[in-house]
Amino acid sequence: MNISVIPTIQEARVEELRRKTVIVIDVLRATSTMLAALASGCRAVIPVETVEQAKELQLPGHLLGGERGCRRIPGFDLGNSPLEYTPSVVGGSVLVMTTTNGTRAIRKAEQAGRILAGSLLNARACAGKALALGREIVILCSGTRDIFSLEDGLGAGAIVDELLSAYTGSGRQGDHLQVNDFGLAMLHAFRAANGNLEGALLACENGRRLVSLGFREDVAYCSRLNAIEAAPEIADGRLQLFPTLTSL
Ligand SMILES: O=C(O)[C@H](CS(=O)(=O)O)OP(=O)(O)O
Ligand SMILES: [Mg+2]
Repeated sequence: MNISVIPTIQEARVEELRRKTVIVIDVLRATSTMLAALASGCRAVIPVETVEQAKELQLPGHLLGGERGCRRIPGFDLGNSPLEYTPSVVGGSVLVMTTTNGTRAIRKAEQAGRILAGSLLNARACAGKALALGREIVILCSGTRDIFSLEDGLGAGAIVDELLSAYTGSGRQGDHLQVNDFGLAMLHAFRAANGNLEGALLACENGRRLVSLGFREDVAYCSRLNAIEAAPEIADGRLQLFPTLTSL
């Protein structure tokens, strides 16, 4: 089975995603925030590319969440901090979300066979679900305005690490996992950073910017490896939790 890690949205070629499982990564912060929302009882997340598209979906029972320039969009109910998405705020609601990178990456991946939302928070759950789906795996790093972001690479490396562990542990013979060179590079980067992922994220460009804007706790939250045992999947344009969610 082939595993490819792609550094940015721009480098993803849609025709190469078809019939594959694509895991979209935006560690700081979109997919981490989507996971937090679903873990807090949000019924579904609808990722959209533009503010206008989000406002068209401002229906009863829907909350608007997202950011531009890291800050909550005027008129929206929530920003892009995972710490805002608590059960009392989002429980039972549908969340319409637009961010600078993560929601754009999800939309780009929609030609894929199956799409999962991944981050450091749910690396193990994503690996398990992707292996169970039995398709070639593409891990798509959102990046930041089409520039590679290291935090996304660390998230991808964590998932590759979990894939290799799960696959070896399964005792499967014959077929083996083949990881592309960028994926191997991110695997080694993750293994070097593991043990102090919070420090690694704080040192990244986006981590430093979020700290300067007062979002240091967001960076700490997004660095919590495997804190959420769920691998949400996009179906009909909505991100939902299918299997049980066991912990936050
Ligand atoms: O909200 C975030 O942390 C970022 C903002 S920016 O792209 O780094 O300016 O957006 P995201 O779509 O979550 O990467
Ligand atoms: Mg990001």
